This record gives sequence, structure tokens and C-alpha cells, in this order.
Amino acid sequence: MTGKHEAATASLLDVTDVRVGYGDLVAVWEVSLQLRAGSITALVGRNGAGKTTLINGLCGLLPMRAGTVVLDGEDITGMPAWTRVSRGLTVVQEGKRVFRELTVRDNLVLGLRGGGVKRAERERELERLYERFPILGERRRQRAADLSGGQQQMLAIATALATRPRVLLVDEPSSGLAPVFVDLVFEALSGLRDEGLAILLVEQLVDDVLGGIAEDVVVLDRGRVVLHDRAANLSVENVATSIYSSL
Ligand SMILES: Nc1ncnc2c1ncn2[C@@H]1O[C@H](COP(=O)(O)OP(=O)(O)OP(=O)(O)O)[C@@H](O)[C@H]1O
Repeated sequence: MTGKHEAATASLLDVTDVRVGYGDLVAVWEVSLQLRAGSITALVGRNGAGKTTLINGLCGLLPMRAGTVVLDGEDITGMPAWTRVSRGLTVVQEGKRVFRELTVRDNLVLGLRGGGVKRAERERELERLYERFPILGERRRQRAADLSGGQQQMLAIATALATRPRVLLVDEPSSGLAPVFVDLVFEALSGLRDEGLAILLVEQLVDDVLGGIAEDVVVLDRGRVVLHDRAANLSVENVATSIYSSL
């Protein structure tokens, strides 16, 4: 961990005793965690551990049964997803979710609208996004469906960024990507972290998580937090052991 990231210790998102489920099934039990400004927290765990359920509860796509979510001092627990976006909490859902039939530009404009960016500021904001993701600038007039998988993932992240979030929840962005695209996605997320965003990153690649992408690690098992520590304090063995602790 660098000194710069160590210095950024303010907790931007406080999650306390959150419970989320589907019908009779409780998939996330009393989970508590904190996301710090200027840091990436990796959320890891086996398939079915509850990672996506937690992310969807935090961003308001699934109702929470109990607990609180506080963003920079404001209780956002009962707010619908779009209000949370306007407060600065945005999700990049699993599976490169973009509007495939829309152009790259029109996907980004949807994000800008979601973030309440005024029409007059739109072109300037788009240019900023193209600067950050040059490949999207080059392809701005192409349909999202015609992009590669890695480029679609970049577009999904850029669209989330267009909402001008302070907290970004990112669900398995590396899934199904070639290693070269995984590196690009991680580079983009590291850049956002360095600008002060608090990022919760669902990730299966434990080596990458501990190899520099994340400052903090949360391990979920059967819907409960079984480990929450600084990455610098952990080894791959520590994390692997807790991922499989209930087997
Ligand atoms: N739409 C749904 N309806 C009912 N049960 C669900 C639904 N989605 C997930 N579940 C159940 O909730 C539990 C947690 O699933 P979840 O998808 O959150 O896990 P995950 O850690 O994200 O797994 P993966 O790594 O496979 O995405 C599992 O038991 C799963 O079967």
C-alpha cells in the first residue's frame, strides 16, 4: 500500500448489519463494511457466497431487509436506486451491461443524464470520458454491440463514471475477459481510486487483489463477512483459507 492511499482513510460508505434476500431465502446476513475514499476494497468469495446480492442491495436494486447504508453521513438506506445514483453511489453490474443497439456516445449520454449533468456541460463531460478511455473516443459512433468484450466492459465503467459517482460498486469486471483487457480494466479502476473514489470490487482473481489492485479485502462466505482486513496484512493463503472456511 502506498503512503498516498494510506493517508486517505475517511470512510465514505458505512454499511451496517445489512440483510438481503429473495423470498424466503436470506443470502446476505448482517454484513457490515466500510469503504474509504481513495481506496479499492475487494469483495471475494465462492460462487453463491452472496457478493452480487450484497452489491445489488447496496445500490438499491434489491430491497434490504435490515441494516443501514450511510453515504458521507447521509442515510440512503430507503432510497431507490436512481436517487442513490444522484447522491453519488453507482453500480457497474456483472456481465458488461450496455445498451447494445445504442452507440457508444448514446450509452455515455444516458449515464450523464442519470448523474443529472446538464445539457450545456454534456459535450465537455463526453470529451473528458473520451480522454480517459481513448478507445471509446475512437469508437464513439459505433454500436456498443460492435465493440469487443473488453471494450464493452470499459463502456460499462465509463457510463457509470458519467454519473459522477463518489462510490463505485463494480461486479466482476474481469469475468470473461482476456488478461490484456483485465489489466486495462484494473488500470482504469486504479486511476479512479487515485482520484478519490471509494470502490467496492467483486473479484475472483485473488492474486490480482493482493498483488496491488486492492487496499482492503472483504471475504464473504454463506452471506457473512468472514474476513475484513488490509490487503497488506494478508497472504493468498489467508484469503483462500477463509474463502473455503465453511467447506
Ligand atoms: N434471483 C435470485 N432468486 C433467488 N435466489 C437467488 C437469486 N440470485 C441469487 N440467488 C441465491 O442467492 C445466493 C447468493 O447468490 P449471489 O449471486 O449473490 O452469489 P455470488 O457470490 O455473487 O456468486 P457468483 O460468484 O456465482 O456470482 C445463492 O444461494 C444464490 O443461489
